[in-house]
Amino acid sequence: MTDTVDDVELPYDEEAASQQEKIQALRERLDVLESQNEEMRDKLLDANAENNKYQQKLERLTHENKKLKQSPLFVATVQEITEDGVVIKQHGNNQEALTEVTDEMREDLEPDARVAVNNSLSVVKRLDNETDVRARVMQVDHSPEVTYGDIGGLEEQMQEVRETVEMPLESPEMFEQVGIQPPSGVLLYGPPGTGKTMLAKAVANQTDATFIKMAGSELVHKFIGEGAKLVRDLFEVARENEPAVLFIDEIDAIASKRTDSKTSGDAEVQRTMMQLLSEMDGFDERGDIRIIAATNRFDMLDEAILRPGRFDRLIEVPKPEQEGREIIFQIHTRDMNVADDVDFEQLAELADDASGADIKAICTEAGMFAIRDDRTEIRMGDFVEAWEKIQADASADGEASRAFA
Ligand SMILES: Nc1ncnc2c1ncn2[C@@H]1O[C@H](COP(=O)(O)OP(=O)(O)OP(=O)(O)O)[C@@H](O)[C@H]1O
Repeated sequence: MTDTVDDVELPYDEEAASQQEKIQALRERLDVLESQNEEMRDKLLDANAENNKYQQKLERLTHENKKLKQSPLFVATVQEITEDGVVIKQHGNNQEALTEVTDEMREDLEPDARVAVNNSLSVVKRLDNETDVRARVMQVDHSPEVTYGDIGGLEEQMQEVRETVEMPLESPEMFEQVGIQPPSGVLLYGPPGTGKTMLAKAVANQTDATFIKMAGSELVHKFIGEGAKLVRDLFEVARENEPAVLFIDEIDAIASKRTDSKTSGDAEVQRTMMQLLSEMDGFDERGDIRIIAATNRFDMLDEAILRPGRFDRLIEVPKPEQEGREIIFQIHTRDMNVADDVDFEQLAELADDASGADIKAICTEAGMFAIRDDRTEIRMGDFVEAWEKIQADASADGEASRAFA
C-alpha cells in the first residue's frame, strides 16, 4: 500500500519490450488494478456499514452505562404546592427547597407525597406510600412462635437475655422498688445462624410483646436518605405496639466505625446511627420497649453504640458446643420419623463446626435423602450424607448452609 510510483514493478521488460507491448502490458495491469480497486471500495463500504453499526451499539452502551453510574436519587417529602413550584423537604438533612415541576408531575403530587429528587433537587418521580416502605423494611410479628424450648445450647445467653429484656417487661416495678434503671438494650454478637434472632423472638413470645425486626443493611442500602427517618418510624411503630421487642439485625451496617471518607453514603450512615443513638438515649420515655441488636461483626462496631446506657449488655452467641449440638439435633428432629440407629451424640461429634442453622439444614437434607430413597424413616446414614453434602455445598458456596435456615 505504501508503494510509490517509482517502486512499482513494471509489467514488462524495459529494454526488450516494444512500445506496443509496453502499452498492452500497462493496459492489462490497469484493468487488474481497477478491478482490485472496485473490490476494495466494496469492502470499504461494508466496513463502514459495520463501523456504523458498532458505533450505534457503543453509543447505546455508553448511554446505559451513564444511566447506571448516575448518582442515586434522594428522597424528599412534598411540603407545599405553590404557584412558583413545589416546596420539598429532603429526608436526612431536612433541607427545604423550592423546585419546579412539569404540569404533568404537578397533577400527580400532593402535600406529604414522597418523591425522589436528583442532585439538582428536581422531582424525578413520585414514590410509594410510606407504609409500603415501612412494611418492606420492618417485619412486625404480633405473636412470634419461637419459644425458649426451641433454642438449644444457649442456656447462659438465654438467662442473660431473660434478665435484661424479659424482667423489665414483666416486672418493671421490681426495678423501681430497687431503684435502678433496667438495662436499656442488649447486643448479641456471634457467627451467623447461631440463634440470635431466635432469642429475640422467644423473649417477645414469652412476654406477649410484639416482635419488630429491622435489618441495618436494608436501612442504609435500600432507602438512601431515609435511614434516619426509618429509625424514627421504627421506634414509633414500637411505641404504637407496646410492649415491644425491637430487634435490629446487622447493626454493624449502621453503627460501624467511622471511616475517613466523606462520601454521601457514609454521611447517610452516620445520620442513621445518630438517630438510633438519640432514640436509645430517650430511654425514659421509651416505655415498654426493649431493644435487642445483633451483629456478626462485633469488631466493626463504633464505640459510641457500646457506651453505657445504650447496649449495656453485650452477649456473645457462639457456635454450639458438643452438648448444644446434640440438643439442637434433638430439637430439629422432634417431628421427624427418626430410625433407632440414629445417634445424636455421634452426629454432634461429626458436625463439630456446625452452627444451629447448619444443624437445621442437616436435618432437612437427611429427610430429603430418605424421600429420594422412597423411605419414610430417616437413618443415621442419611444424616451423615446430609452433613457431607452440606459441607461440600458450603465450600462451593459459603452461603449454602443458610439457605435452609
Ligand atoms: N441455638 C439454636 N437452637 C436451635 N435452632 C437454631 C439455633 N441456632 C440456629 N438455629 C436454627 O437456625 C435458624 C437461623 O437462626 P437465627 O436466625 O436465629 O440465627 P442468627 O444468629 O440470627 O443468624 P444471622 O446472624 O445470620 O441473622 C433458626 O431458624 C433455627 O432453625
